[in-house]
Amino acid sequence: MCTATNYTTKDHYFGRNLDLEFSYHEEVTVTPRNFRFEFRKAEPLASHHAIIGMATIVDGYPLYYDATNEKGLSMAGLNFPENADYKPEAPDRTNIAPFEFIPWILGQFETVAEVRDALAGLNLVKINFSDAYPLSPLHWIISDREASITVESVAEGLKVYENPTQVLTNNPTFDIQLFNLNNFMHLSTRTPENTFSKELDLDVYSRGMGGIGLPGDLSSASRFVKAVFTRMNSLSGDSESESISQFFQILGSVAQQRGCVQVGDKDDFEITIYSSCCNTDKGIYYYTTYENSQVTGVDMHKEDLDGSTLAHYPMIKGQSIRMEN
Ligand SMILES: C[C@H](CCC(=O)NCCS(=O)(=O)O)[C@H]1CC[C@H]2[C@@H]3[C@H](O)C[C@@H]4C[C@H](O)CC[C@]4(C)[C@H]3C[C@H](O)[C@]12C
Repeated sequence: MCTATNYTTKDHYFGRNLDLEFSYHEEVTVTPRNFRFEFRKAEPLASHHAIIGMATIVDGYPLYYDATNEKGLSMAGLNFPENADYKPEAPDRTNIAPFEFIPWILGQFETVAEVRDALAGLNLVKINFSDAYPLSPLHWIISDREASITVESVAEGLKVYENPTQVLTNNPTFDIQLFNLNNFMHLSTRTPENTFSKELDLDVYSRGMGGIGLPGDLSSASRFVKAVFTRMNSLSGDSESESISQFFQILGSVAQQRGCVQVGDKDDFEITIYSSCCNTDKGIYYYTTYENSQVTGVDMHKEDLDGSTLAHYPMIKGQSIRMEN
């Protein structure tokens, strides 16, 4: 399972938890403007916006998981099993394979409003990258500073939802995730009053009781409610340190600890492999990993963005401990 979110202070921040039981050797990857993006069924992009994000590079092609372009538009793919339904090629539409979706969007557009228009003519076509990298069942969040949308290719067609929560997790479909929030409208960050019964002398014996009922388990429906509650009530100063710390705290509220979510009937357990937080105004991609809680950053503007070759940085995964004596 995974969770993606947004947060705005002085700058805007976008990122995600990648929760999985194994890694595809993903790296922080910068695609410069003149890297040629070929598409299986659409026109290539010989030059485009520069992109920074997390990707597995296969045969020189960046298979992005989440990324931001130099204009501040961001996008992440999250697991959407049994719901994602990709289509045969449609002659009257722009046919984009799921693994091409992030480069095609971030290469060309600057705002969610532009993306909304472009999606009207888009078909997510059922083409895999290769036999070794088959189709992934995904849905996507696309965000700028002002707005987010969720894109789901399902049996009925391509659905584009406004996403006022600016959060995405996994199943069920996004309309149901949003509807489910109605069940939690009573939650509050404030100290509750006794509306239960005047005849009972009920006591506020602890802080945080306004949030009793907020889900704490790691299912995707529960993580959605928890992450939305945490994000919508988040407060911080607007310095870079305060902003990214708050961002990682939001993601931390739905992180997965090894041992808590078993996968299949094996002894495999899902963990939060990495958490990312991109300053979308400055093009700096920060991350932590399961064992490395020190924040590491890669600044796209330190790369040759007019070049044509990918820059990539393997994640630093080991813990770095600063001893004080
Ligand atoms: C599985 C990842 C999403 C995280 C998540 O939701 N995990 C939950 C798994 S489960 O429901 O609990 O089983 C997704 C996010 C991005 C995906 C990757 C990216 O789409 C890039 C390529 C795309 C290729 O088609 C497949 C390999 C791949 C490298 C993908 C593998 C996998 O599907 C990733 C890593």
